[in-house]
Amino acid sequence: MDKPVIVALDFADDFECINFLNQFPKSEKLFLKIGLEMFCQFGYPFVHNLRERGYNIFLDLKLHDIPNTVKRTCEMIAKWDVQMLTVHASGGAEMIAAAKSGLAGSKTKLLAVTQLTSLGQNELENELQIPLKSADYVAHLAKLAFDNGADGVISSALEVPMIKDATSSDFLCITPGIRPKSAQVGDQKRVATPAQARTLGSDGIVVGRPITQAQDGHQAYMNICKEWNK
Ligand SMILES: O=c1ccn([C@@H]2O[C@H](COP(=O)(O)O)[C@@H](O)[C@H]2O)c(=O)[nH]1
Repeated sequence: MDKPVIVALDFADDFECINFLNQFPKSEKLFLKIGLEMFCQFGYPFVHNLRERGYNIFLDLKLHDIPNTVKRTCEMIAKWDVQMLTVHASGGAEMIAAAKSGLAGSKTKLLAVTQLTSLGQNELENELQIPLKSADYVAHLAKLAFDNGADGVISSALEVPMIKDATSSDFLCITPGIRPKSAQVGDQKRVATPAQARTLGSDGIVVGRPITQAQDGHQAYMNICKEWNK
C-alpha cells in the first residue's frame, strides 16, 4: 500500500460531501475516511456507493464493546470490501483478537486507536485518571494491539518512532491530528505537520478540516500531498 493522504469526510449531509468530492478530477484515486457522523446518517449504502465509485475507504467506527459483539460486527464489515477499520485498543486484548478473527478472509486492515489525538497529558491524568506518561500509555496500547493481531494503530505522528520500536517496522501507524503550519489546531492536542509526519515514519496521514473546510478543498489537498511526498 502506498502511503496515503486520507481525507476525513466529516460532513453533515451527503449532498455536501458529494459536491466536495466532485471538485477532484476523476483520475484522483482518493482514500476517504468515513467516520461516525456520516456512517450514523447514511450507513452501509453510502460506504457501498463510494466503493463503487472506486475510492479506497477507511471506515473509522472505533468499535469498543464486548468481544462477541465486536467479532459479529466485524464479520459483517468483512463483506464490505473496505481497506481499513478501527477499534479502540482500550477495549482489551480479547476484543482486539475478536475483531481480527471477525475480519478473517477479508483484506480489511484492522487498526486500533491508542490515545485519541484530542487528548493530551492533562486529560489522560486528570480526566481518565491514567497515571502514565502519554507516550508510555500509547506504547502500551500499541503493543497490546500488535500482540493481539491488529495490523496497525491510530496515534499521533509524534509517537510513530516509539511505536515502531515497541512493535515492528511493518506495524502500520496511521496518524490523524495533522495540521499544516498555518491551519487552526481546533480540538486536536497531539499534532504534527504533514512533513513532520513523513519524517517521523507515519504510514499514512488523516486530514479532515484543513481540507474539507478550505475555500478550495482540492488545492488544500494538493498542497498537503506535496508537503507529504517531499
Ligand atoms: O485519535 C484520533 C482518531 C481519529 N481521529 C479522526 O480523524 C479525523 C481528523 O479530523 P481533523 O478535522 O483533521 O481534525 C476526524 O475524523 C477524527 O474523528 C482523530 O482525529 N484522532
